[in-house]
Amino acid sequence: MEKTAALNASFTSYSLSFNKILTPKNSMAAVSFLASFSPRIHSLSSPFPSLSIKPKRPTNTFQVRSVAAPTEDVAGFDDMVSGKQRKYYMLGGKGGVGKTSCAASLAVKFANNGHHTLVVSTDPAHSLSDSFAQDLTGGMLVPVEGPDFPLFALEINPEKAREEFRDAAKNNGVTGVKDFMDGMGLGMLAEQLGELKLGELLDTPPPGLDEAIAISKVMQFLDSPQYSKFTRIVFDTAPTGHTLRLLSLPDFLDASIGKILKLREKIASATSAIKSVFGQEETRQNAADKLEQLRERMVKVRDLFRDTDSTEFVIVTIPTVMAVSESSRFRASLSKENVPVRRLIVNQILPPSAFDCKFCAVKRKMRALDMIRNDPELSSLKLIQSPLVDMEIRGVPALKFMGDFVWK
Ligand SMILES: Nc1ncnc2c1ncn2[C@@H]1O[C@H](COP(=O)(O)OP(=O)(O)OP(=O)(O)O)[C@@H](O)[C@H]1O
Repeated sequence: MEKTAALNASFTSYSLSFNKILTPKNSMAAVSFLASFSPRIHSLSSPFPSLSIKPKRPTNTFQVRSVAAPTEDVAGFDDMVSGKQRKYYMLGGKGGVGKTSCAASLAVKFANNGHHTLVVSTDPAHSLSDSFAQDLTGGMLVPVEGPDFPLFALEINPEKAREEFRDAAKNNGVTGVKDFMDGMGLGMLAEQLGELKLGELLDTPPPGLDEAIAISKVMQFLDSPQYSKFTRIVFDTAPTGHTLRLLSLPDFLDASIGKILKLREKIASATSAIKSVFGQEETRQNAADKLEQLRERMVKVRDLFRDTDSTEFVIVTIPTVMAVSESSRFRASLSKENVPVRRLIVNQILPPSAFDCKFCAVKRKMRALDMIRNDPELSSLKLIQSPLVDMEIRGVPALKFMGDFVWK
């Protein structure tokens, strides 16, 4: 209760600081700009109620145009929130563009609209705790205080996992690895890999362990009753490269497991007579069955990433040439993986001001939005423009504020 009061107080002080820098003249411009994103911001932010505030037509330097025809087919938040069937939203992009803020604000908005929501961070450098201004660390489900309906957070901690994995393998061999994996919620993988004695090979963690841990969590979402109540699952993903590895891992493992299975079959046909004499035939078959099960689960996760009915990847970027170029390449890679992408958030757009300094005027002239409109990978996405605000977006009230202008 006290904590919520403190959060509200901090948000109120934010609003004051946001309003403080505005004079009647430039506040008109800023509020009109925000109003062009959301009528709710319009009413929230007007520091001078006596002035009548109308959304202003966008200027030439900063055009808030609607995007090309195909994007207009993409529905808004009403569509994202409707239905109780589970949906997954993954938010990703270049480092520092505002992925966590956008993911956390979406999670808050889902929860406030009556969804049991889970927000998961697969970024090794987690910032969910910072974003919610609450301690959400620990690698397990933690309730988030503040939203109207239950919201839980989960920070998957691959860095710690990697260290523990190394220690477990060093100190206790296969049993240690198995215990460790059990502790990480990777029991199923441990069981399936353990009998193949892969643990012995894993004295150093394999490349891709971070992604494997994240994938194992996705498997839990699919199967475990503990997660069955969640109807919206929002992923705050790691910067681009890591996320692409995560998305391609199921395919990679599927292919590798397929190869292992084939190899095993060949060896088996050559040695089965001898093995059966020594009574090992059953174990071998058992292990092969389990590998096959693992493969099937990987296929399930892979299909989930590509399921247009339940999954959507939202790219977050900022209005700079470098960020837009990376987003374009990212979209191309996601298309190659057949991952559904419909929306592009351009975050931290400088709002108009009547008193531009030279620096702001130059910044505003950047041609990133035009680049997006002409980019073959990005122009077909629904463009969501999110203004740069004069505060750090921290805590549930601030995330709700952001969610109201980003998710409409
Ligand atoms: N629209 C905005 N206006 C003002 N500040 C913003 C906005 N969006 C994000 N920020 C701030 O930018 C910083 C980085 O945001 P965030 O942590 O969401 O980015 P990220 O892409 O998740 O970063 P990382 O890649 O490091 O995880 C934070 O301090 C956040 O409060």
